[in-house]
Amino acid sequence: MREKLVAGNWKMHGSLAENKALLDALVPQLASLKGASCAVCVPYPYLFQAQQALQGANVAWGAQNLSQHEKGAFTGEVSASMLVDFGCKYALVGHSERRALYGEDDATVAAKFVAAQKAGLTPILCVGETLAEREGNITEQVVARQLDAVLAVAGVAGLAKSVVAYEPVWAIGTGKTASPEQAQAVHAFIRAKVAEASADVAAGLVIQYGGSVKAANAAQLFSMPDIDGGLIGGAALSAEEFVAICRAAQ
Ligand SMILES: O=C[C@H](O)COP(=O)(O)O
Repeated sequence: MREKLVAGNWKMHGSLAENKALLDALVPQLASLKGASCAVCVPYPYLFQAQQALQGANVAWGAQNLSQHEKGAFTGEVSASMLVDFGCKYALVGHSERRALYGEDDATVAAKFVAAQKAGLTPILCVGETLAEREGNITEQVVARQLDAVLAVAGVAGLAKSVVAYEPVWAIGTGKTASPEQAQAVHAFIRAKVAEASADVAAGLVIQYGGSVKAANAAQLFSMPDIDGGLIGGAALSAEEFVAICRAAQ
């Protein structure tokens, strides 16, 4: 039985004071969360703050990106082992904003996935199509290509130790959530695709949905058979919203 995972992606938001208020609210309210897990993926400079605030709490933490390189002359980059130093459990890889705004191609995303796993992190691999790709009826092709790039270097055994987040780009930050049926169809496609390599890995793979998830629509989305929680952007910045979304995953 898969346990649902709700992860907040704070993106480039927050300050020491704002984070403190948010984390101080999350810790007690999520202490009783059962049958589901939760995490927050915070900006790099706040990893130490997250580590201090969340140590021993029922909320894991992670980063939003990492370098594909282990160490070296890569100015401005952050390695997987540095994230481990700060107690991270998760690292997002291939978020659509990284792909679209920072030119991360499938091969780079796959290399980051491997680097994260090599250091002991659980990568959350983000996949999803743009509006033009959906309208061009190539959603499955795009998602398959993004998955294949990772399968090619990490194998299905690598995928077994990861989380996949399906995030249709047109639903991110737009208020346009995919309908539960639209999301379910792609989640089922992803699981079937992984099942071609291993039925066991496919059955155990946590596949989150991301894109304008809110307290008001979370329960419906999470009730679909292949939707195993969510990757939450905007709503993760509100303790009330994020806690309600986590509870909807129970
Ligand atoms: O990583 C999170 C997603 O990009 C979703 O963001 P959103 O909930 O603000 O639409």
